[in-house]
Amino acid sequence: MFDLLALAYPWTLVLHIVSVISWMAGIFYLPRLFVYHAEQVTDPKTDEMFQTMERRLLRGIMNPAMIATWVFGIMLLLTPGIVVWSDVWPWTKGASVIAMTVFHQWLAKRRKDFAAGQNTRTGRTYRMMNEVPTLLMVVIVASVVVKF
Ligand code: HEM
Repeated sequence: MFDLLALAYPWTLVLHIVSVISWMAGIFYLPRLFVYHAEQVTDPKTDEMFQTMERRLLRGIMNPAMIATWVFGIMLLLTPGIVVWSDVWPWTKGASVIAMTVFHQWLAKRRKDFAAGQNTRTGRTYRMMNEVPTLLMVVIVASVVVKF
């Protein structure tokens, strides 16, 4: 199996990066939608439109992209010679990727709040939370590229 993973390595990396791009697109856009949703005047039609956009973004793009990122990422981890566990970067990357996944779950819970008409957070909170994935992405990309 490890021989097969070594053969497939460049394509696994391609699929990993494509999945990452799709996941990150959603993870940056959904909190922006929450900002506008939280600040909208109470018009039921607009509320319904935001709910549809948020549900489709999360279920149609972000959830499958996150799963694909994990699957191809784990395949890369299992590829011989790719990860040296005594280096620091696999651990900084791993911790940041787990934090990114927790952030994704937090967004999914907030989407449910909006769907139930029970959002309690302000647009400002969502604007601030939008910085979390940016910081995590910087640490992740630095980890895999610099390989400290
Ligand atoms: C979800 C769990 C993830 C796992 C298990 C994982 C694991 C890996 C592994 C083992 C590599 C191979 C490194 C190499 O080829 O030397 C890699 C490459 C890469 N990962 Fe991930 N990754 C994950 C998520 C992410 C996320 C969330 C991002 C970006 C925000 C990301 C960005 C990248 C990039 C840009 C590369 C290519 C680095 C290069 O080839 O120079 N990964 N990943």
